[in-house]
Amino acid sequence: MSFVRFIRSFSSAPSLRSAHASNPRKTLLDIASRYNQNQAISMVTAHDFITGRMLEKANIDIALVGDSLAMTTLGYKDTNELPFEEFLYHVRSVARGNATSFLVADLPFGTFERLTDQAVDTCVRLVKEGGVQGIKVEGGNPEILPTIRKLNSMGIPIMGHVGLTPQRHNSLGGFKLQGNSVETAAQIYREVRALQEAGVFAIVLECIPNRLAEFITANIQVPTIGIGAGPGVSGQVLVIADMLGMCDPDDSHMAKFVKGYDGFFKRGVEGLKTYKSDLEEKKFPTEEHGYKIKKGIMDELRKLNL
Ligand SMILES: Nc1nc(=O)c2c([nH]1)NC[C@@H]1CN(c3ccc(C(=O)N[C@@H](CCC(=O)O)C(=O)O)cc3)CN21
Ligand SMILES: CC(C)C(=O)C(=O)O
Repeated sequence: MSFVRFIRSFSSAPSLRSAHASNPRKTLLDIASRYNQNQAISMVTAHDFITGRMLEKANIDIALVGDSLAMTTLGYKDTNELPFEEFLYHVRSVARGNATSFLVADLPFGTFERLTDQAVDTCVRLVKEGGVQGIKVEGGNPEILPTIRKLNSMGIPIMGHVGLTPQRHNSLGGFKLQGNSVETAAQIYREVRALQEAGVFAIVLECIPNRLAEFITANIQVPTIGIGAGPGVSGQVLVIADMLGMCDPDDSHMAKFVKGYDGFFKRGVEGLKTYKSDLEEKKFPTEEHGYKIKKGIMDELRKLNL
């Protein structure tokens, strides 16, 4: 049975929840139920304990530990440079910070391309050591499909990702709009259909024309999660560092699809500048930022003639 049919067969059943957990972790059933009720699925990336916790506090449906953290938080020039051990370290920190979102991790470049055996080994580590519930795989070429089926058969929910697949940016000629010709649009559509058949529970559509994303969404039975794919999809994802303005605006180019919801970096620098001038002007610390000593101690101390 494909994952779609599995999800659909259960989506109206009550989900199994711990009696005492006030806010249990979201499951595939919660994602499927939002999809079936036409409610937007919210997905945001998280890259550490704090951002993981922020997503929990905001009740975000899916927390994606995306390999874009290589660029936004580790300073690598692309996602392909990211060592797996460093990625896993970040996945673990997000899992410690977030107990309620459905956690999905990327399969980073170089950790799955030898296909089934290698992908199984990597996914087992992400589930066992990283604590994730699902895994996202870039690309929908026929050669990846048996691997996706295998991972599904092991009980690991797989999310597809087509359109602009950043791990292939060197072949794609950069971070460019995809699917803007009949040939490439048809290619993306075929990949999506094949991924659905292989049992993915959702598909990220990145940087493709709005109308194509709408067409895909209307013609498949799994949720589409857009990033630069317009409003006609089942959910959205943004990179937290982009949407909250966490990176230095002087060296980070924002894609057109990003909406800025805050300016962490700018506000952080302002805070640091104020701190520095407070020190210079003796406005910080003041007496109330310190501790009182017990009565008499200083007198006794002086008597010791140290
Ligand atoms: N911080 C960050 N945010 C992301 O969304 C992201 C990453 N990093 N790293 C991995 C990939 C790279 N991504 C990107 C990066 C840039 C564009 C971009 O600037 N696109 C052009 C389109 C140009 C065109 O073909 O017309 C744009 O102007 O929006 C798109 C996706 C998405 N992913
Ligand atoms: C941009 C999202 C979808 C991603 O794959 C990432 O953060 O790596």
